[in-house]
Amino acid sequence: MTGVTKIINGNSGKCNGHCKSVENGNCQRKDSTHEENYTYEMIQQTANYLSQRVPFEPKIGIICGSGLGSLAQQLKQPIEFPYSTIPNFPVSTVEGHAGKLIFGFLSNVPVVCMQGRFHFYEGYPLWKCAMPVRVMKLMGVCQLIATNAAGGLHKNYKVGDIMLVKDHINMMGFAGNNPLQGPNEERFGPRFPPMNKAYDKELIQRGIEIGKELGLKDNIHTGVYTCLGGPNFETVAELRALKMLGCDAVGMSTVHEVITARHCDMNVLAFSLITNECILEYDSQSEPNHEEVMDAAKMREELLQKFVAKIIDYINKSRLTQNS
Ligand SMILES: O=P(O)(O)O[C@@H]1C[C@H](O)[C@@H](CO)O1
Ligand SMILES: Nc1nc2[nH]cnc2c(=O)[nH]1
Repeated sequence: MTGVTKIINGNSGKCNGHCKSVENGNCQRKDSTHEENYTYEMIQQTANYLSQRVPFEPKIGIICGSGLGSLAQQLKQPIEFPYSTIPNFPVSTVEGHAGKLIFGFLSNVPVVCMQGRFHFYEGYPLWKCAMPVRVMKLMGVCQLIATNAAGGLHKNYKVGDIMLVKDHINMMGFAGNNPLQGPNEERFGPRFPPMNKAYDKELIQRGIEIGKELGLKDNIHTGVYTCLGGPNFETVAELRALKMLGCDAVGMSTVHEVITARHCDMNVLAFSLITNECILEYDSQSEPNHEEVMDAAKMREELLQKFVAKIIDYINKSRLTQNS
């Protein structure tokens, strides 16, 4: 049949019933909001596919932000899966997001690393962007480390600084978009999960100390992150409004991953690399661009590798070994 939404990677093409243009139960609309969500069984299928091919159980999941894919290059005994080879997985389309799931050891801890993430602006619904978090959960991951590139809104932030996320403002949620929308899957978590303790305070504290040990001094902060849908960078008025709301850094990711992780009871640490200053003045000659974002990430590559390795070492010594 022509005109029927063809949903790649195993989704059925059946509409949840919210679509008016349904013919024989098949949704005729082509926009991403009309895809049907993954079932638990599909996530399980993806997790099983990977578990059968990886001879260890990952404990920590790392999501690499724009230009931060080199975090994955330090993994020992790496086993790589291009996203296009993983059943049910979306694929990355953004420069600086390689599109590989890499399993291996970091600070002697079995980890899984997303070298490239999925963004709303690529055309994926939020539940699809965050789907790998649920796959990680079913594979045994109990700790998420989400990283991102972000614009610095706080007046003290400079390009190259690290902001440990102490809270977020879910701007897309304000507009009624949330990765947990749709029927709740109780096997992952409750219908109404709390979000006031989303970010682990002890890990934030330790993160600050590690940053200082690595020489960051005044260049490591804790702050509030917000995610907009993108892909355009913000207007001056938008940035001023976000600042008034209490946002310290602005990006296009992470929040939906964190919500999904907390829903299934994963512990979360997230940090932003400040890759560009937010332009808050109309007479500024500067314009943000993806190249400067990538350049800033490249500049901090080595430091961030050390930073993440030390965090993982701490998590291993303080928690993972106690639980096993
Ligand atoms: O994946 P993250 O959030 O690190 O990527 C940010 C947001 C856009 O994808 C891109 C803009 O330069 O960087
Ligand atoms: N929304 C947004 N995302 C970013 N990612 C990196 N820098 C920025 C920024 O200034 N704004």
